[in-house]
Amino acid sequence: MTGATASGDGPGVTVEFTEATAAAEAAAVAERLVGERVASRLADQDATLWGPEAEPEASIRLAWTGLHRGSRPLVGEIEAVRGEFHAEGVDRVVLAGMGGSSLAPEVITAAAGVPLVVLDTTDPAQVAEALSGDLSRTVLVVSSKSGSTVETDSHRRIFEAAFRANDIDPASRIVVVTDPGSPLESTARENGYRRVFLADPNVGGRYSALTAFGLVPAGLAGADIASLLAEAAAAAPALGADSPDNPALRLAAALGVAHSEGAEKVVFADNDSGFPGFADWAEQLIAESTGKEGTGLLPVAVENTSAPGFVDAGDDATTVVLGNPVETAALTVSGTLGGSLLLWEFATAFVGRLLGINPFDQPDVEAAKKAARALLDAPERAASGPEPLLRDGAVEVYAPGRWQPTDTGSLAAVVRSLLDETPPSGYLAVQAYLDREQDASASVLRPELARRSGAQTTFGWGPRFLHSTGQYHKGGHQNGVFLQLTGDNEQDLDVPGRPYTLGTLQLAQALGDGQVLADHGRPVLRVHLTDRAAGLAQLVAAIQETTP
Ligand SMILES: O=P(O)(O)OC[C@H]1O[C@H](O)[C@H](O)[C@@H](O)[C@@H]1O
Repeated sequence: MTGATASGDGPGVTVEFTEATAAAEAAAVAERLVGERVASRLADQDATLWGPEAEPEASIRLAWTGLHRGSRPLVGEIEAVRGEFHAEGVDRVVLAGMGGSSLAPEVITAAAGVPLVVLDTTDPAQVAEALSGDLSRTVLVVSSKSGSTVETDSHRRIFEAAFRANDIDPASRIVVVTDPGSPLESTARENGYRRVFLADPNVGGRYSALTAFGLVPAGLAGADIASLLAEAAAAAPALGADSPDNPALRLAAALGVAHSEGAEKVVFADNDSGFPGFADWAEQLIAESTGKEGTGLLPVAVENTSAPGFVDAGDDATTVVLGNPVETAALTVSGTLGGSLLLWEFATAFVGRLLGINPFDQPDVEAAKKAARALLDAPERAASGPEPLLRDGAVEVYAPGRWQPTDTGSLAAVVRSLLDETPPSGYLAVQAYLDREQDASASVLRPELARRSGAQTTFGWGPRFLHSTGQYHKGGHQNGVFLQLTGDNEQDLDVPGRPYTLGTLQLAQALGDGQVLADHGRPVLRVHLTDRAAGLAQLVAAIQETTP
């Protein structure tokens, strides 16, 4: 193990290399970045670091480098609101928020071991499950930077109606986090919602872990957000230092060098980091920040350090273990949670400079939203789709684009056709528009498929991933193949004040994104489960039939 950087009593974050050669190559790039004073310029919020085209956006996106100080006053405010709710017997926190508005609080609360119900789904059963909790003890945090995200707006409407139906004044139970002047702020003021936290608008969603977006839901749920900020504050000086020992420079240099040598994927495995699910947060940060203009780093979160994709990673991937080192990982990153959040934010911004892209926009996210909206405006188009290529037991198979499977004789043959389409150094993305709780077994598809395809394989719950890796799928290296999973809904939920149900929205999101991917020339296969449990079992069996 070489290249250990700052740790111990200092910043509390460490980046270590397993191979001396990789450490030396990265050190050379890090030295260059030190010469350009990139770290101190980022800490000072210098918007010129990514070139003139990125400057206008960067100039309104860099306040996150100082949040470990700037967010301190929030701690007391949040604690006071939590105290008020507790005095009223309200201690169950439900968070409605997509992407940057929920991924950080999810990891912060998981690390703290405090419950937080996260709604970042359009699956009717998953939302119904959250509604079935004790509403008399529930506060709903509605988080949206733009204030116009359709999933979050739908959750707000559904919960508002449910509170009312249970004789609870919805206004007294809704807390909003949004940017000043957003449509959500107006709605909150008009409806007299309990509390509105306005976040710093000069921080983008995926860099907002230490703004009100991360701190309000996590703090209301009972996480120690003061310590989190203190951890980040301890790490900040080292991350902003023009020094070859700067852990963020070392990490960025390692990933940048690897990318230049063809390792476009970053495979994450947790090994007792103390913050399970951290990779899901890092996934959005890395994929949305770098996956554009046909380049970028594709994050791949795997189950553990023995998982396929990690133990057998090829030249197209850098393996990163979070927590305790393992010899099979190229890099070990460990430290405090607050320090790690800031470390990856700094490192991602540095990678943006190395790759020559703007790490603060997400130019391809809107396309899927637009396609879903078009389907919602003409629901008959979604309902009267083409006949399936194959109907077999509890599954129906569709291929929405130009690419068509070569063999439609069986489910196993269709899946094999898709896997065969994966280009060398390409990847397979499994996108499950299902219930993260009740259909949790769908996640076994990732290792099963990775083992058989030999390609790096990602797994994302839809529509959650649309606000995360979805940018990379359309904007990054164009070598992905896509397996979408959709399912019949046994129950559906109306979205009050909207002409569609949650189930309609869910299907429109899957079909819309599938169409956009197909328009990019990517192979897309959709397996629709007419019975979710039976269909999933059938799919797993079909995958196991395909030869590795
Ligand atoms: O916070 P919101 O405005 O609701 O946005 C939630 C998410 O929406 C979009 O998809 C962006 O690509 C994400 O970066 C963002 O985190």
